This record gives sequence, structure tokens and C-alpha cells, in this order.
Amino acid sequence: MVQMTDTRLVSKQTAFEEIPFIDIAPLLDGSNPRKVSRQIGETCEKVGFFYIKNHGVSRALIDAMYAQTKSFFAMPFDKKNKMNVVNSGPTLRGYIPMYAENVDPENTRDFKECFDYGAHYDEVSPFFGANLMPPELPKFSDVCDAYHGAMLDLARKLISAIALSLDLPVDYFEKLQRKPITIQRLLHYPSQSGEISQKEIGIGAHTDYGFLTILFQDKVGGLQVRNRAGEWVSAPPVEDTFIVNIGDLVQTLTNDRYTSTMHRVINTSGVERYSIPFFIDLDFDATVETVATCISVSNPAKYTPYTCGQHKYSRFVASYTHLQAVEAV
Ligand SMILES: O=C(O)CCC(=O)C(=O)O
Ligand SMILES: [Fe+2]
Repeated sequence: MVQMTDTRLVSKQTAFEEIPFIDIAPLLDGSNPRKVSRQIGETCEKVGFFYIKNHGVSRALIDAMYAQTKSFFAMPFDKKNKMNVVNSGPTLRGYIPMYAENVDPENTRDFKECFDYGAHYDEVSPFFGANLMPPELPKFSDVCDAYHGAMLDLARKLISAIALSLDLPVDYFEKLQRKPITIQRLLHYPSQSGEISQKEIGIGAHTDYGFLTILFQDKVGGLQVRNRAGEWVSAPPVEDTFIVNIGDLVQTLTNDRYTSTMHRVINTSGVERYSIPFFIDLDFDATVETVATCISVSNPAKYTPYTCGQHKYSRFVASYTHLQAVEAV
């Protein structure tokens, strides 16, 4: 039995029109990218989250990634813990056990475990390097690479549409994303029962730190998004779609025209929930400053420019317990 003692945790079971659906086929096949970019722009202003359909990623690849995700988390803790993120140095990839990352640390402990990887680099630098991979799962590494590649291609298309929506050249962001920070995350949320309070939920309320997130979620549900009126709205799983949302960097780049929207996860379904978000930022050294088309005399730039890597690392320090120990030394 689940009891929501805290009414702030209840979400409106509204129709998901509140989070729009966008058919991106005309963007991917080149027949009408401007139409898709207009829809994305409007949605980024009003909601910050949208479902995409006809996204071109094969069902077989998604199913394979999902199967590997379940196999990964089914491994004994000791095996997963050999890949603990604390062993990855500045690369900051690998296994993140329960409570080792809390994205809203003032209020919530996150009842989830994760595995993070990215593109392979021989050289180690913050957010880049080799992936820690489980030798027990022979297909894991190849499936991960293929999935990450598909997400990167899709993200670049969506980002070109965001550029168009801001009256910028279609390739505007490419110069800031030559070697972008990306994180491909696998997530496991056990179900919670009993009394549930804000002190411990799947993932605490947060905005994403980067440019764009593309999320696959399984059929279980539990994602909630805070709308502009401050109400929590469910973002239920919908077959053959991904959920896309913009992050903090876009809010700065657009001078708050597009806002990075708060969201959280509460899994009280009685079954395990798995989700697979892909995060893309800018290059580590890229300067994040508002684009010219979002500034005017009556709407001057609100943000002091910062670098992408700086921002990302500061958010990691705030949420990863092992980095707090390092910073405190
Ligand atoms: O699992 C989900 O549905 C959302 C995950 C999320 O918000 C995140 O990892 O930033
Ligand atoms: Fe998130």
C-alpha cells in the first residue's frame, strides 16, 4: 500500500496534451524542417518538454538497450560496484549506487541507481575518457555504443531545429558542439511502498544541467513535470516516442525565452522502473552566453557568461557525494 502523506507529491493526472507531441519526420527527411522547428520553439517557450514521434531510431536498438539495462542492474551489487564512478577519476562515468547522487540534496535522497557512459576517448579529461564496462555482459558495450551514436545523431537534428526556431543559422550550435560533453545514462528505480515523503523519492525535483535530454522510459511511468502554473503533471510513457526536454544551458542561451523545466520521478507502481536518458551539453570550454537574437534594448542579457564545463562540474559537486568529499579536502 502506498500512502502519499505529502500532498506536494501528488501529480495531476491530466491528459498529456499539456506536454505536446511533435512529429519530427519532416525534420529528419528534410521535407519541412521549419514547420518542426516552429513547433519545437513554441513548446520550448510554454512547456520545455515534448514527446517526439517518427524519431527514426529502430525499435530493435531500443529493445536491445532496454534488455541490456535490465541485465546490468540485475547483476549482484559487488559486480556493479567494481565500476563505481569514484574509480573513474575526472571522467565521471560508471556505476552510481543508491543515494550516491542526489539532485535535490537539500530536500531529497534519490532512490535510484544509475550507470553512466559516453563516447570513448583514450585521453582522460573532465567528462571524457574510457568507459567502465561489465565484462559479465558480452553484448553490453556494443549495444551501448550503437545507442549512444543514435542518440547523438538525433540530438544534433533536434538542436538544428532549435537553432532555426531562434532565427539562427541551422548550424549555429555546431561550433559550440565539436566535441560536446554527452552522458548516456541507464537508470533503475525500485518501487517504493509505505509512507512516501519528499525526503526520499526516485529522483528529486531538478532541472537538467545541459543543452538537451532525450529520454526513453519503459511502460511503468512515474515521471512528473512542473508546468508554468507550478502544478506537477504526469508525463506517462507513450509507445514509440521519446520525451525531449531542454536544460539550463538553453535557458541561458535564450535569455529565459526557453526555460529548463523542473521534473522528478516517483515510482510507486509496485514494479521496477527503468529509463534511459541521453544528455548533451556543449564543448567543455564553450562559453555559454545569450545569443544575439534573444537580446534587445528592452530585453538585455540577464546572464553573465560561463563555461559549459564549469557549470556542469559545479552541479556535479552539488549532487555527487564522492565529489563533496573531494572538494572538502
Ligand atoms: O527517469 C526519468 O524519467 C527522468 C530521469 C531524469 O530526470 C534525469 O536523469 O535527469
Ligand atoms: Fe532530469
